Amino acid sequence: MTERKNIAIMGAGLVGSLLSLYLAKHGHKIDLYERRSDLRVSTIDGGRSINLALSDRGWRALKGIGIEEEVRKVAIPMYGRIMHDEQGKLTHQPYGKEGQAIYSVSRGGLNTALMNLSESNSDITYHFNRQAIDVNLRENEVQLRNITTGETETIKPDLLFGADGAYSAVRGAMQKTERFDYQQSYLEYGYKELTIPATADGGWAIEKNALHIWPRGNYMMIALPNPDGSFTCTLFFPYEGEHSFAAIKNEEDLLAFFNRVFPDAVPLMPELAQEYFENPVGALVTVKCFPWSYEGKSLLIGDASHAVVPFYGQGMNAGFEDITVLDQMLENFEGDNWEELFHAFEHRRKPNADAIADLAVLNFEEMRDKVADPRFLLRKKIENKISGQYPEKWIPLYTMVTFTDLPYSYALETGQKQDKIMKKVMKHIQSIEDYDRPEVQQLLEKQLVQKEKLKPYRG
Ligand SMILES: Cc1cc2nc3c(=O)[nH]c(=O)nc-3n(C[C@H](O)[C@H](O)[C@H](O)COP(=O)(O)OP(=O)(O)OC[C@H]3O[C@@H](n4cnc5c(N)ncnc54)[C@H](O)[C@@H]3O)c2cc1C
Ligand SMILES: NC(=O)C1=CN([C@@H]2O[C@H](COP(=O)(O)OP(=O)(O)OC[C@H]3O[C@@H](n4cnc5c(N)ncnc54)[C@H](OP(=O)(O)O)[C@@H]3O)[C@@H](O)[C@H]2O)C=CC1
Ligand SMILES: Nc1ccccc1C(=O)C[C@H](N)C(=O)O
Repeated sequence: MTERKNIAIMGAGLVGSLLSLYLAKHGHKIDLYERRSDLRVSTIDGGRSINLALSDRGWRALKGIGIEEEVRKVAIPMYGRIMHDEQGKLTHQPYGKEGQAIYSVSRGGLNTALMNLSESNSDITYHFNRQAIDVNLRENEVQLRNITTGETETIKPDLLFGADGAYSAVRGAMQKTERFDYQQSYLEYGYKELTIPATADGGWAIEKNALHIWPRGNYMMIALPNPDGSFTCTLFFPYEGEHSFAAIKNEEDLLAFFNRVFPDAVPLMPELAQEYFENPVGALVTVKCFPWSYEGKSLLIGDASHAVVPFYGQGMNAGFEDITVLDQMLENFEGDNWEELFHAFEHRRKPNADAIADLAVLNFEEMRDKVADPRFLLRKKIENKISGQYPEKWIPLYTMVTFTDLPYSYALETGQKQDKIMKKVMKHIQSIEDYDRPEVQQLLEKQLVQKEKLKPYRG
């Protein structure tokens, strides 16, 4: 049994709130410090990431604290992508096998559910309107500013967790320590959230159980369903250039552009102009850093250690998986060597965090461009056939990432090998019927059986 610690978590977002429950389960006392006010009693800023896609890695972590069923009741399954072309014509692409889905959940709703569950635990205390403004890693002291009163206080926990998101203050302090690797890169794209409201009878104006994409080559709009019948749309758009945020200066520009490129969506967006000019443009950043801990006293987790662009719908899921992995390590943890534990954790998670960061960037190109190409959709169908014929050897990349707990690094590596084989296969394919041609079957037999190009994951 390990000694009970006083733990401070910076940031009561999705990861911080869930982490508190897991750490309390292991017998520790937790204080959470959150810069924002309590979202359960205040309205949060509009125009920012309203809903999220939750998938298997996230569900696993929610299940571990018994909240899975409650969240499932309000989660909307999205079984596949629906692409909208410039004439409003629709194409479907399933995410996985029949019944497999990613789930649209409300960010605020999920955070509220986690907060309600953790606040009823006498070992967990929330402190809102407290911003970490200075972190002394050596002394493990954090200076907090009370946003309401302007006063400052200093805390000195036994252990400090930085769950304070992509622009983490705890990570900021680590950046000033010796041999800390840090890399950030911004896309030349930003995002803006818009809305398709519910229909007059409270229903969904477009297919409810899908993630909608308007792929336009260099940019795209997507829409995820909400329980109230609305959709949250996100426009991913270059900052500069011919088609860009900079090029849309007024309502006339906006409507001319949207009517031309998203003609089926515009009639469903009555507040388009108002929302477009009121809602902020968010930046899209990847942050990679290492190490994630300092002298066994502090540890970064979630976006604070690995912010990824949102295109795989995996940022939160990856953060939740961090917690699952930490929980497994704590199950076998004896004694008091937190430095060793944190080292083991960061070494195990870092390759996977790097992999999902790269996969997320690649998925942007797929979503904004490739999904509009009939050859790409044919290739996906052929891949499903291969996976059906060789289920032990071939799990599609999207399935590995979304519907399994295989390491992201294994998924990325295997996906690259699959890509090479698919390129060879597709040279012989003009239609789905070609799959049964002898040259295709021989090629697969050679690559998958004789040469064993794809190795199963062996831990
Ligand atoms: C447009 C968009 C869409 C996304 N869609 C998905 C998706 O579909 N699926 C998915 O899995 N992920 C998605 N993500 C990623 C997901 O939002 C993040 O990975 C997730 O929120 C990370 O959780 P976190 O708790 O680590 O950080 P956050 O959610 O950012 O929480 C950090 C908390 O720390 C607080 N904080 C920050 N600084 C301080 C400070 N100095 N002192 C005290 N508190 C502080 C913040 O107020 C915040 O509450 C998306 C992201 C974006 C931008
Ligand atoms: N990987 C990515 O591309 C992105 C990831 N996210 C993640 O999504 C989650 C929730 O997003 P959301 O609540 O909308 O967060 P926000 O985008 O509202 O950011 C939260 C706060 O971070 C600070 N911030 C924003 N941009 C910067 C910047 N460029 N440099 C320094 N600080 C900045 C701002 O604080 P202040 O007001 O004090 O300046 C802002 O209020 C977070 O996990 C965030 O980590 C969010 C956006 C992009
Ligand atoms: N949640 C998101 C937010 C922004 C951009 C994409 C997503 C996705 O989930 C995409 C989905 N995984 C897809 O591949 O179709």
